[in-house]
Amino acid sequence: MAARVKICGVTTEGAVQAAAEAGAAYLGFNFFPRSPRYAAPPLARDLALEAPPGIAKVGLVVDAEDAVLDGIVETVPLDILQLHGRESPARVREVRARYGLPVMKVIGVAGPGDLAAIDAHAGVADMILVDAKAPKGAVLPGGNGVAFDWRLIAGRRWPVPWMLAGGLNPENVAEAIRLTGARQVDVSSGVESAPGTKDDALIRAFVTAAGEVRDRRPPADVIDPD
Ligand SMILES: O=C(O)c1ccccc1N[C@@H]1O[C@H](COP(=O)(O)O)[C@@H](O)[C@H]1O
Repeated sequence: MAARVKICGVTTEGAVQAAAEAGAAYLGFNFFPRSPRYAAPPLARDLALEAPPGIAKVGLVVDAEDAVLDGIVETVPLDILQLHGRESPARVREVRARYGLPVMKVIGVAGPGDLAAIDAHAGVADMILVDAKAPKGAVLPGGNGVAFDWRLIAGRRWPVPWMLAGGLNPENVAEAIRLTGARQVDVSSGVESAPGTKDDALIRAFVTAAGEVRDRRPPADVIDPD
C-alpha cells in the first residue's frame, strides 16, 4: 500500500530539493523556537518559494498565540497549519476561521485512552496527525524519534484525512503503513544524520519505502495546494 509523505523540519534548500525530487507531497517548516529544526519565518519564506508547485507547505506551531501566527502567516506562503500543542477543538476552530487555512491537529498517542482526542478533533480539524506522545521529561513535544504501539490504531478509520507520525524511518515505515493502513506518513528525525540535519539519502530511502513516488494524489481536496 503506497502512502504520501511529509518531510518535516526542513531548514535548507538542499533538503527542500531532496524531498521534492524524491516525491514528497508535503514539506514541514518548524516554527517552535526550541526545536533544532526551527526555521525563522524569513528563512521558511525563502525555502517555501524554492519549493516546486504541487508540494503542500505546512507550518508547525506549538500553542502559538495569534500575534505569532499572524507573523508566520503574513511572511510564509503556507498551505496548511499544523497545531502540535495542547490546542482545544475551540482553538482549532478559531485558527481555521482567522487564517482561512486548513488545520492539521496533532494528537499524541501512548495508550488506548488517548484515542478519544482524535474523535474530538475529527469534526473540527481538516486533518489529524496521529503522533507518539512525547516521553516524560522530553524537551520537545514532538520530533523525538519515538513510535507508539501501531496496533492501537490498526483498522481504525476517522471521517477526516489523517497522517501517521512518530519514530518513523526508512526501515520501519513500510511495516507502519501495513499495520495501520495509513495513507499518509510524516517524518522528521528519522531522515536526519544529526538532530536538525536532514540527510538526502535517508529522505530518498524513506519516500521510496513509503511507496510515495507512485502516488501523490491528495486524499481530499482541502489539502491540495494547487
Ligand atoms: O521536530 C521537532 O523538533 C518538533 C518540535 C516540536 C513539535 C513537533 C516536532 N516534530 C514533529 O513530531 C513528529 C514526529 O517526529 P519524528 O519523526 O518522531 O522525529 C513530526 O510531525 C514532526 O514534524
